[in-house]
Amino acid sequence: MSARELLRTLTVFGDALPGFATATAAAEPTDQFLAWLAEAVEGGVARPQLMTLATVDADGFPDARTLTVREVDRTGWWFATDATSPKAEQITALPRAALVFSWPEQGRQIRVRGTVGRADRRACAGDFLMRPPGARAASHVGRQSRPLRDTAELDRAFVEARERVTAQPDRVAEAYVLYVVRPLAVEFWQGRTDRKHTRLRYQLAEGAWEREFLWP
Ligand SMILES: Cc1cc2nc3c(=O)[nH]c(=O)nc-3n(C[C@H](O)[C@H](O)[C@H](O)COP(=O)(O)O)c2cc1C
Repeated sequence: MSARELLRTLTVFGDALPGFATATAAAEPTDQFLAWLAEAVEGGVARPQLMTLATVDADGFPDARTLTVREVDRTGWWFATDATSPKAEQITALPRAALVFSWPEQGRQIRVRGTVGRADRRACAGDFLMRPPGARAASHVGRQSRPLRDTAELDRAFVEARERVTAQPDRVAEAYVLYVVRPLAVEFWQGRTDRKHTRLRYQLAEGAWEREFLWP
């Protein structure tokens, strides 16, 4: 079977798509996100905490990667990463980003555009210390996205990191940082079997959220 034929055998959405009661949509997009997140968990969406983060490098080239959202509150969408990673360098140079959550089982997508802020040291430490030992060890290894010349080096770094977590369980990895994407625009996309998809976009205008529908 060719790739083209194989791709044609696949479905895009789940069988039973929920509706989108836009008349009762929340005034704040983070509240609307949390309502959809609860429905995603209840509806069995696989790993709804995963999102794509897009940032831009110094030449204006976009970069995108999967991340795990750690918290969502009125400030925005929080994630943790290595402060020396390429994404962190891009954010430091240009603190703007986009996020996408894709929940195809429910025909849903959420897109966020915004500015990026960084949590203070205390908040980063608090979040870090709540992580399981294996995750803490991985953060101690650091050097995310640097070229790896020898896998034995990685093995050694993990052994050292695990020993460090055992010996000093309260030690926080220096490069562990929490960032937040503070939304300027958030779009909720609800697929429909008749393809008259519903799109509701929130935009921040002079400190207040305005909403409008978009053509599908
Ligand atoms: C399912 C999944 C979840 C991930 N979650 C995170 C995360 O929460 N934080 C993180 O730094 N990288 C995470 N990654 C790895 C990133 O996708 C990426 O490889 C890494 O952060 C390096 O990105 P950068 O080189 O653009 O900085 C995850 C990858 C996958 C596949």
